Amino acid sequence: MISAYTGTQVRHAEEPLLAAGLGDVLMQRAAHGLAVAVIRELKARGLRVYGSSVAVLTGKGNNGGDGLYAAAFLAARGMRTTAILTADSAHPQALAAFERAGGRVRHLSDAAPGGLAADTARADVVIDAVLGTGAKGGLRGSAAALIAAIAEARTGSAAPGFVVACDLPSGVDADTGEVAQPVLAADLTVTFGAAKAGLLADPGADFSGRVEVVPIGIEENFERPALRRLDDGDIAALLPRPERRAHKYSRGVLGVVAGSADYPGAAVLACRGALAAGVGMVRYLGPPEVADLVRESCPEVVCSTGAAADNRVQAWLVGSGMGPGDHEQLQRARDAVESGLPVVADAGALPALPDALAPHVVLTPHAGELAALLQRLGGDEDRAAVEAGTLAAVRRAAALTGATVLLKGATTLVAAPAGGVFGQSDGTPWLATAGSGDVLAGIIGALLAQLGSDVEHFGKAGVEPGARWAAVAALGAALHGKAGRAASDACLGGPIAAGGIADSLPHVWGKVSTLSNGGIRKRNSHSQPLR
Ligand SMILES: NC(=O)C1=CN([C@@H]2O[C@H](COP(=O)(O)OP(=O)(O)OC[C@H]3O[C@@H](n4cnc5c(N)ncnc54)[C@H](OP(=O)(O)O)[C@@H]3O)[C@@H](O)[C@H]2O)[C@@H](O)CC1
Ligand SMILES: Nc1ncnc2c1ncn2[C@@H]1O[C@H](COP(=O)(O)OP(=O)(O)O)[C@@H](O)[C@H]1O
Ligand SMILES: [K+]
Repeated sequence: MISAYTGTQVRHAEEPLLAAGLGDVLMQRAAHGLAVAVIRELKARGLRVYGSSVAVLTGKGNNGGDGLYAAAFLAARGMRTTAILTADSAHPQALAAFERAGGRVRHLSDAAPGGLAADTARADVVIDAVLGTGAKGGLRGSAAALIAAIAEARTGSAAPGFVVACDLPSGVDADTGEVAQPVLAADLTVTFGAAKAGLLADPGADFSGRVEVVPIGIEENFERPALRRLDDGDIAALLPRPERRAHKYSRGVLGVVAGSADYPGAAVLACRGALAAGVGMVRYLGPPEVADLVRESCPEVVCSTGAAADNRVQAWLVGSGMGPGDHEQLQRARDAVESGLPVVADAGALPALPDALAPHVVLTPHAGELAALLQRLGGDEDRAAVEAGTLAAVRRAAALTGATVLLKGATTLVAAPAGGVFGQSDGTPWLATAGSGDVLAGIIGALLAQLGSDVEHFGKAGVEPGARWAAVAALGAALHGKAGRAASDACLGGPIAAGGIADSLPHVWGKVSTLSNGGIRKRNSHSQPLR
């Protein structure tokens, strides 16, 4: 499990060590980790360390101090280092160390910003150490102008170098992932002590590049993470496995209320997602013409008629491919929610359900649908506002509805109403294709049918009871993302259609389940990339 924290949590975790007078030791560890990551990245790109150039943009706080100490290490390794001081002061000891190591200092206040930006953009490595967890808002004044000019000089030009963010890209909010432009997009973010939640949520994740965590000795001081990500070991541990004497009913039956005359394909894709995700049986309820198509496409599915209450299932999937005029289907969706069984509610069901729900109801809106949901509950967010603050929006929706809320996107966030959030980023942009969400709903429905009643399973895996439904939804999002990626990889990175996600899922499932599943480890820090 990858755990991410807010900037405030990280600062609290640092406090006992700072009180013990170890502030400089922490900074040296952070800076050393940053320098090592830069060297590793240079080598991975086939570039020499000795003689390559590095420009370090530094602010007046400790983030700038990290950057300057790291630059001193890199200067000692023979890199041509320039520090650009963006503020009227700099961390004094770090600046002195940098100058002792032979680095060159330039002051933003003394230089013509255009020339400075052009010089910086040409460096083999640009380190952004202007703002860290102590930032209030985004970059201001001449530092903002400099970063904007560097970002522009790098866009479109065949910039040979790469950008490394120190702790986080300046302008990205460590807690929320909200972005105050201008921000210099990083190829690599080297973050200290633990991942910051804002690096793993959109839009912050757009600017973070690959994220690596450098342990600095504060890892034992963390409490409840602000955001968690299931890694392959967690997925392997959470995947349901049939017992030797399992039968189709003991494995879990999913009832699917999806599709309409206008969107019959959604029912098929939801069923295909569910069938690929290990469910014992799928029962489909819907209009006869849609049921005919479902039978033809997926002969494994048992099509039924009548009310939701007449069909015995362990979980429901409702809403994919349904519109406001599909009264009979919407009534089934409401009945499914009233049944008290776990439900994944997608698309057309979202506006039709009661405002007050429960954690075993998993809502799966995309950003536009989440904005509509929040507006219905009295908010004024539009789609753009949700996209600009995904973490806050998904948390608010879960708190207001009492449901588990999954917000789809490049990073899919799942918020439990009790407070925990998961964020998965396993996919590929090729997943943004019509019907992809229907397959996701099918996968989550199948997992709810198999895992819904197994409270112990999650406890053993380190997931607290209140976050159990969110963990199931995150597991579904992870499998969906990995299946989409595998389908695209099988075409050498080419495009995929939604059905291909379901087709590649069993193989992805098999592959990940062979990984060690020695239980969920709490993993605050690691030198492996997070993504
Ligand atoms: N604690 C430790 O020992 C360790 C900390 N570590 C590192 O320290 C980082 C946190 O350091 P930090 O607290 O000094 O804050 P930091 O992010 O550098 O910026 C604050 C400074 O910038 C200024 N400023 C604020 N907002 C601004 C804006 N919008 N635009 C312009 N300026 C702005 C503000 O000045 P003010 O505006 O208040 O006068 C203040 O002086 C953390 O991310 C990690 O990298 C690691 O080394 C591990 C050990
Ligand atoms: N840029 C992206 N990168 C990765 N995954 C994406 C991206 N955009 C969308 N997705 C995923 O694709 C799916 C799209 O679902 P949705 O918007 O409901 O589409 P549809 O309604 O057409 O099925 C979601 O699982 C979402 O997380
Ligand atoms: K930074």
